[in-house]
Amino acid sequence: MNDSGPTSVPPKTEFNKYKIGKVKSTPAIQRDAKTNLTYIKLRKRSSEKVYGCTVFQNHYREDEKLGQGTFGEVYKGIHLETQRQVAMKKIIVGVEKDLFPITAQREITILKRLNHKNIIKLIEMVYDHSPDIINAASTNLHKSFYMILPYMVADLSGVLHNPRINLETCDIKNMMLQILEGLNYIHCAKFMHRDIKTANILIDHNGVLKLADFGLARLYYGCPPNLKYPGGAGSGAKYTSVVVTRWYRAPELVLGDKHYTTAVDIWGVGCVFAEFFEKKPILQGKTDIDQGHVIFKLLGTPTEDDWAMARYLPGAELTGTNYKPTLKERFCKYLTEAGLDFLGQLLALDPYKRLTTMSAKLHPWFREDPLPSEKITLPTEESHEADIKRYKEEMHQTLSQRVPTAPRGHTIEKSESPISKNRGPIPKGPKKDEGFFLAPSRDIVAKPPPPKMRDQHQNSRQHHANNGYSKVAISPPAAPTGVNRYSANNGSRNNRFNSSTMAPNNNRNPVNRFHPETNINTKYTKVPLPLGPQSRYQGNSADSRYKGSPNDSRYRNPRYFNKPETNFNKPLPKYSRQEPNVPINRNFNPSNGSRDAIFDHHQESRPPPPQFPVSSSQGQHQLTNKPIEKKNGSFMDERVKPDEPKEFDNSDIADLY
Ligand SMILES: Nc1ncnc2c1ncn2[C@@H]1O[C@H](COP(=O)(O)OP(=O)(O)OP(=O)(O)O)[C@@H](O)[C@H]1O
Repeated sequence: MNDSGPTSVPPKTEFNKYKIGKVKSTPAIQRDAKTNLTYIKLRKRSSEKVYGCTVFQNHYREDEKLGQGTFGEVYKGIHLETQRQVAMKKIIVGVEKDLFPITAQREITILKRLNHKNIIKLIEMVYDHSPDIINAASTNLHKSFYMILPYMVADLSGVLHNPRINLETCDIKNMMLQILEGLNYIHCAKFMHRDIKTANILIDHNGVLKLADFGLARLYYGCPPNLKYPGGAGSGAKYTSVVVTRWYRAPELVLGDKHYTTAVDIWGVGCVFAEFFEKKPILQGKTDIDQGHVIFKLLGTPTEDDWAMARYLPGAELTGTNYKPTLKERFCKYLTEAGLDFLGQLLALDPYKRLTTMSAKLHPWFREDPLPSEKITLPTEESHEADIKRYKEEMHQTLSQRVPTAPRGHTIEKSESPISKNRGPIPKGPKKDEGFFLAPSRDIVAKPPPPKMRDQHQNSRQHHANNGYSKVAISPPAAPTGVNRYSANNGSRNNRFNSSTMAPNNNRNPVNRFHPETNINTKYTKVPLPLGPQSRYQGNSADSRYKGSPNDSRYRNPRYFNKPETNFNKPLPKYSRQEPNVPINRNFNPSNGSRDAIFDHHQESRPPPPQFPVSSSQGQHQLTNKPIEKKNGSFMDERVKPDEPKEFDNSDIADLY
């Protein structure tokens, strides 16, 4: 039979493989002479083109700086086509090495996978480069990528430090629920955030809180959290313990535990919760070891009953201290019994005794009066982390202007402080028709401070970049003696205190929407937020630790037991989903590294028991301020954000209060 006959089927070639679908031109298939393997030669990409990214030029404009991060800066910007305000997180990539920071890569990957009201959204990635980058002879040239995020009018650290903002308990409850909602979503999606702090909680003009900065987040191993089990999820693997900004770092991380869980995020939430009241980070350790002392000074040195695992951790030496708990003393002036109990359980030293996001949302504190407000309405100017230094200056200014106390038998007429003067409503701006709408800018402010104060605080944002929170210290330029280093006319964001600039009076103006009729004394309609199951992991509240039964160990405490039913101790409403009533077993067995074979759902994946040094000679704390290890110039180390050798200046924030 002739092979070339009309009936013969042409033999399948590799080339044919590509003639499917809508592929218009097929790439030429080459064969490697050495290996005899086939391959396709792709056309070389034009050096300006980055696939999947919009180009910066003609699409975006970069405005002022909002914050300083570890690997880049955050700017406010405008999307030119829509005139929408955006935040742009800049990632600088050196041309020479062409390396993209792994934290940024992680953050982008994770943000693309998350979609929740209380999580910041990644709008798109944008690419920018120096104009003559193609013929780059100089190594100073760089290209930048921008993460484009929706612009948020405030972050929680800015709000808490702003002397013109006063949060009521119902607002704090609302905010806490939003934080827990966002974090619950992250944990159920099997991520740990690992950098929960007030500066990473953003607030939009509608009073919606969004968790941001996923540069340290990572996928965890093991089952997602479940209401039935105390403690967090993710203990199935070893992770780096040098995570989380120091002041918000959980005790197990401080003691060097590598098998930690999502409970590290709950500790951060506890620190944030307490910060609502003290208006400054509550645990300001000066070094990693000092952080352990500061924690134990607040919560007491843990006994074996409190936290059995602690003595097996590398930093176990710290458990040799003898501090008494001071939490209740310190916070009883702000919180009720239920509130103190909530704080105590968020800040439980043993991560397995700490609340989870699910159980925290069900805590009775949220059901006692005042109930969570339905919506946050803040009388606010834009408040970001970078503003804290300015607030501090304002506060000092106010204090120095205070009227001296009157001698006995005399009275001094009180003049209004410049800060309290600013607590008025946001002035109504020109009507919409009076000018075409431009995205509201920073020039819009609730009410400008008096000119005298304004002059004294014409400070550049750049100078404020480090305020004790960020990990990269940028010292302000030295000022000649007697000269205010924050001089005027520096083009900083303080130009928003231009009293002639009014907020456009329309509902597209975030300032107006953020607080329509601004008055800090606004009464809120107190409507309870739904606390029922919202995800498939939430289960039946009857299994929760708050089921209210007198047999429940929590309620054997005479403080709760045999009390008439109140908001605090009344049982939660029953939800439809039934789950078996599994008893909570807290008997941790350090000898096998597990808590209990029956109850530990991470048992199978949990690695062998830790062999940590415990003697005082061996048990040296292994946490050091090691710099990021660069492999081939790229940030390959798992410890993506080690502590920079930075001096945290406590007085920076603390001496304000
Ligand atoms: N979408 C946004 N809108 C407004 N401001 C923002 C936005 N994103 C970030 N910021 C501001 O920039 C600051 C730093 O942002 P972010 O934490 O994401 O950067 P980072 O590089 O990860 O910083 P760090 O290393 O200190 O955690 C925030 O505290 C906030 O004030």
